[in-house]
Amino acid sequence: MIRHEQLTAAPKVLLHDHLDGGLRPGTVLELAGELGHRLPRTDADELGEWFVESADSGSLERYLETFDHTVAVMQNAEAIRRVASECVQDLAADGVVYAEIRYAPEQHLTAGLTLEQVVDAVREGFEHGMAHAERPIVARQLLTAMRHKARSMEIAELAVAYRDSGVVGFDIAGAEAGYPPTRHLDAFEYLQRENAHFTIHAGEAFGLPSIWQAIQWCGADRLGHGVRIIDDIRYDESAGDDGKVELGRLAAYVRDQRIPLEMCPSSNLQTGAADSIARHPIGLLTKLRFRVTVNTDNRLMSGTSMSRELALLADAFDYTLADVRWFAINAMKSAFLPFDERLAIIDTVIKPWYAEQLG
Ligand SMILES: O=c1[nH]cnc2c1ncn2[C@H]1C[C@H](O)[C@@H](CO)O1
Ligand SMILES: [Zn+2]
Repeated sequence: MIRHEQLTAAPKVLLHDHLDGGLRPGTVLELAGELGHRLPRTDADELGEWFVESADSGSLERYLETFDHTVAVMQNAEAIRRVASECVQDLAADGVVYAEIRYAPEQHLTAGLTLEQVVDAVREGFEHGMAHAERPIVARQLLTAMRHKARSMEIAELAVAYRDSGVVGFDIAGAEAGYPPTRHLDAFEYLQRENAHFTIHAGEAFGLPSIWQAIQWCGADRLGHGVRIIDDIRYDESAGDDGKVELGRLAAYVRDQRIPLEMCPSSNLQTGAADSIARHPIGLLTKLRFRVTVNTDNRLMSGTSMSRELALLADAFDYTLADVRWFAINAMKSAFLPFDERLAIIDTVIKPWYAEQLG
């Protein structure tokens, strides 16, 4: 059994966390007050509960509606800087040592900011957050394009332009059904020609065809969620550990190529992608040694944190600290940070801490 305090202290690596899904409820209230934006609740705790309850809808589309409020209060540089700095400080306080935090610059232009000003504000906020965090943390940006819109090429170009200024990759997000990744093929081909990195939200609200396109057409380095890869795995649940497991071609490819799965258990329960933590595909995928990583997705909408996600998994699957170490190293190996910097975090931060605990 892992003590939950131990999970907070443990160095953790987070690859899938949305900036606009991780605001402090109190900050949403204050920023909304300054802007005159109307919110459904006026007390911070109640507002936090409202986000979790509203996101608990069983559908990705309805889950995404809650972002209207967070995006609305992130339209000026000062607000964006504050949110970005608090995000990094909150992650560091929870023991996250490396984080890739994503958001869609195109959603922050309604008050007149340019795409570049949005990315600069996030960069400044992250730098402030790293300098003021209670524990050391390295934070980098992923730029997301919204899959139902048509700005992915522009956002991909922005990610490349900022590759030496805190942006380590690109992503697409938003409603998955009806918006296949191949809609944005030109952006992905451009990124490949630029030797740039990208992940794609796939296999969350839509199944195997979405994952297949993301990998085999678009060339995704990682999969955002990817839970539906389970549909390509045949196993006899009733046989327990003795049951025979058969991987289909796509699942075998994902495992053989060590394609990282950015799994977000609590988020999946809310959007209906999984029906309980105990039955979440992460259990089997971990046992089968896929390149599984554990993530928060949206801390505000799921009322969660990196250590809470790990605690839920540890309770459901009897994970030990050695498993938590495996998740951290898997994630650090899969990060879009340059190899030497990844290795330095593994060798000087992650391994020494776990070695001391595990003996
Ligand atoms: O889990 C998700 N799936 C698809 N899209 C998502 C998810 N979480 C957040 N988003 C969307 C809503 C945000 O406004 C956007 C950029 O962070 O990404
Ligand atoms: Zn996400």
